[in-house]
Amino acid sequence: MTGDPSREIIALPKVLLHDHLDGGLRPSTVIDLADRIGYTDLPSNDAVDLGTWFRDSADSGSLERYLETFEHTVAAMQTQEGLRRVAAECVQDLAADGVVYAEVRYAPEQHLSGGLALEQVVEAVNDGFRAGERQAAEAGPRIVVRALLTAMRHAAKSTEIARLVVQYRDHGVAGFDIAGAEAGFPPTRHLDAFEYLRRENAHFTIHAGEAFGLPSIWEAIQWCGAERLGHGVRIMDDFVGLGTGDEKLGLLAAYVRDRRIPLEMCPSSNIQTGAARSIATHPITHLKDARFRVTINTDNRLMSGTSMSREMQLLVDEAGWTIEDLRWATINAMKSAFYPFEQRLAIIEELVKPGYDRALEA
Ligand SMILES: O=c1[nH]cnc2c1ncn2[C@H]1C[C@H](O)[C@@H](CO)O1
Ligand SMILES: [Zn+2]
Repeated sequence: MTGDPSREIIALPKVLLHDHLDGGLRPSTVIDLADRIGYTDLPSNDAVDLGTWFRDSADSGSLERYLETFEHTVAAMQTQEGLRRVAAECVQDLAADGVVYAEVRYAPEQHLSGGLALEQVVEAVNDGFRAGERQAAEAGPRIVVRALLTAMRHAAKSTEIARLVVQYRDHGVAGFDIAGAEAGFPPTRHLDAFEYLRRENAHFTIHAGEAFGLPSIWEAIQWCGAERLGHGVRIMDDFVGLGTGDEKLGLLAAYVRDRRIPLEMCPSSNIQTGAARSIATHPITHLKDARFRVTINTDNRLMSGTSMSREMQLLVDEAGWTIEDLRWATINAMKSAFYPFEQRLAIIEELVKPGYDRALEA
């Protein structure tokens, strides 16, 4: 399984809704930033070796062990200068991969150990995103990047982070998320934050149905009011008679499909954490065929050694996806973005559709 993307796939316009800033650093930047702040615990100081180390260590089959690798990237992201650089490089890397719109998430509470305040973290990342957008526009097509602020589900900062989302809603922050180990940390632990966000007409997604099953998805949607699901792969547990030729949706799966709740699916990441067995058998294809609102995402480009183009190429090579399928998933993603309606339409009409038309005519 290489997934080396073709030039045709790289050229396609892409929309990315689920990408972690602290899961997408260039290995050389991790090394450089660690050196600047005197962090000496990196497993390697060689960029190629370090990239391999992240991929191999994240390949454990367990979400908890997968998450341990973030210790090193988060350690390197504790200064405003470092955060700005990581954010700017993130935008450049996404733009070079054909991404035209991205929502990139991170947990501000994880970047305070160098003495920064939450606001300083958000402003540094925003500055980096704006700089990255400018640099990318000089080199090629326009890219828009918005931040999602994540609260860690095992911690107790979600209300504070939710307030930050509202404070920065007109300054580059599009919404809220919770992430981290799922088992033992149900979304309802953070109900106050979600209720506050709903009263404020703010947007949020929830990581749910990745390492834990239907109860997590049900709480995320029916108790907390999630607009989108991070992963959501375990919705498959609510398919009755799967593979018998007489398949039916349970009540929750039917609700997710009927309400067009977007699924932020991340195929390679799910294989690493044990949420799926292979690209060929990943639920994303079954869910696409059943017309759920499926989107394709990277999750953590560093830990999975991946990109949007690579995820798309893998689906084409190993799960029979066509360019039309990729177009459909891309439009699904743009329709589901936490971005104003008219601007979503403009990106679909001006960038996504013409880009796919070019590819389909070629
Ligand atoms: O796939 C994931 N599931 C749950 N939590 C995750 C995943 N990928 C990254 N995270 C965590 C680790 C990061 O430090 C945090 C914020 O980006 O979010
Ligand atoms: Zn994630």
